[in-house]
Amino acid sequence: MSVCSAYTTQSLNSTCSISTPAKTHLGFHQKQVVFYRRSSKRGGSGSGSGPCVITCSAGDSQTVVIGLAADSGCGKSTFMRRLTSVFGGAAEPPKGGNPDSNTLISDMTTVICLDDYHSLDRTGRKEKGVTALDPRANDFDLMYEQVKAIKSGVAVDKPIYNHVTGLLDPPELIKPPKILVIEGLHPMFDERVRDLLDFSIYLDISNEVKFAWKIQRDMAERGHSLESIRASIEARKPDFDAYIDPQKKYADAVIEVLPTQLVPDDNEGKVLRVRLIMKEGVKHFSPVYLFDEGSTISWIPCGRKLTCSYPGIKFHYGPDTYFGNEVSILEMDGQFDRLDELIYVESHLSNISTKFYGEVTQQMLKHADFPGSNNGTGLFQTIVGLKIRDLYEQITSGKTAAPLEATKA
Ligand SMILES: Nc1ncnc2c1ncn2[C@@H]1O[C@H](COP(=O)(O)OP(=O)(O)OP(=O)(O)O)[C@@H](O)[C@H]1O
Ligand SMILES: O=C(CO)[C@H](O)[C@H](O)COP(=O)(O)O
Repeated sequence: MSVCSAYTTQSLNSTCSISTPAKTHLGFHQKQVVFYRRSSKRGGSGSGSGPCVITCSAGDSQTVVIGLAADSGCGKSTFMRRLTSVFGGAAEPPKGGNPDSNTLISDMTTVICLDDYHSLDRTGRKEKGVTALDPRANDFDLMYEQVKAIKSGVAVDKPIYNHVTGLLDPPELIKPPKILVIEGLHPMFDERVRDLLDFSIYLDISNEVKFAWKIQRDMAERGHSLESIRASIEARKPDFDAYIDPQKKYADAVIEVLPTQLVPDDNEGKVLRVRLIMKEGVKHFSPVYLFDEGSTISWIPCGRKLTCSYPGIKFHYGPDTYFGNEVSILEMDGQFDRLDELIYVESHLSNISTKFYGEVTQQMLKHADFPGSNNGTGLFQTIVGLKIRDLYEQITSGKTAAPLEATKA
C-alpha cells in the first residue's frame, strides 16, 4: 500500500497535493518516508508504491531552528513552556496521535525531543552496555536528514521513543513549523545538525543543584530512594562529561545554575546563583545588559523598590571570555520575594527585546507556579524566550540589527 493513502490533502493542508515520485533522494533509514514541500518543485500526481511527496503552495515562510541542550531533569520542559508561551497559544502533543509522543505543537512552534532519535531501545542499550547519552545509542544521520528536511520546508515521519515502554514506536508526521525547537541530550553534538541551528542554548546545571532537583522530583514525586537517585546520577556522569557537557562551548547562550554565594556553604540548592552567558557577535542576537553596555557592574537592588528577605539579591554584569569566545555575562544570585516588583529590575535591563514595558514581568507573573519563577532561572529563561522571538522576527523579515526593546516608562 502506498504511504500516500494514509494522508489526505484535507488532513494535511488544503493547498497541498499528494504524489508518489519514482525515486526519493532523501536517504532516510525508514522505509516509509513522508515529506512535503511548501513550494512546488516536484511534479506528478497519483499514488503508487514508495515514499509520498506532499507538495504545498501554502506560505513561503522559513523554519527557524533552535537547539536546546541539557541533561535529563535539568529544566528543559519548563524552559519550553516559557518559550512557547512567549509566542502565544498552548503547546500540545499532536492531536489524535500517539499518547506517548514527546512532541509539543503550538501555532508558531513545534518542539521535538531528540530522545526520539535513540537508535537503541531500553533493552538494546542494556544488552550493549551503553547509556542513552552515548552517541552509539543515537541515530545522528537520521536526526540530520530530518532536521534539514524540516528546515527546508519538508515534512518528515519522525520516530518516537516511548519513555513509558522503553521501545521505539511507529513514527509521527512532523510538518515544518515557523519555529522548530530540537531539545534533548545532543542538539549540538553532530556538526551537521549544529550547522542547521539558527540559535543554540545550553542549560548548565551544576552537580549540586542537579542532585537537589532530582531529589525534589524523583524522591518526592516518583518515590525513588536517595541512594537510587545518587546511583543514577553517578552512572550517567562519565557519558555526561564526555558527550553532553562539551556541547556548551558551541552554545550561543548558556544558562548556568550554581549554588548561591550569598549563604556560606549552602548545599540545599534552594537559593541559586544563575548566570546568563551570551556570546558576542551572533547574528540576530544582541546580548542583554545592565545599566551600561560593556561595563562591569555589581548591583544590589534591595531597598525601597524591591523587597528582599535573607539572603537578599545580587546582580552582576560584565564582559568575559568563555571557551575562548567573547561573551557578556549577566548574573543573579538570590530570589525575589514579590514577583510584581520584578518590574523594577526589568526597567534597569536593556536589549531584552520586549514589545511593551513590563513584558518580562508579565510573563513571569503569568507562570508564577513554574519552577524557578522566583529566581534567575525563570528570569533568564523568559528573557531568552523573548530574544528568540526577536531573532525569529529578524530572520523572517530579513533584518540584521536587533530592534530596541519597548520604551521604558
Ligand atoms: N528552575 C528550576 N528551579 C527549581 N527546580 C527546577 C527548575 N527547573 C526544573 N526544576 C526541577 O527539575 C524537575 C525537572 O524539570 P523539567 O521537567 O523541566 O526538566 P527536563 O529537563 O525536561 O526533564 P526530563 O528530560 O527528565 O523530562 C522539575 O520537576 C523540578 O523539580
Ligand atoms: O536521558 C534521557 C532523556 O533525556 C533518558 O534517560 C533517555 O532518553 C532514556 O530514557 P528512559 O530512561 O525512559 O529509557
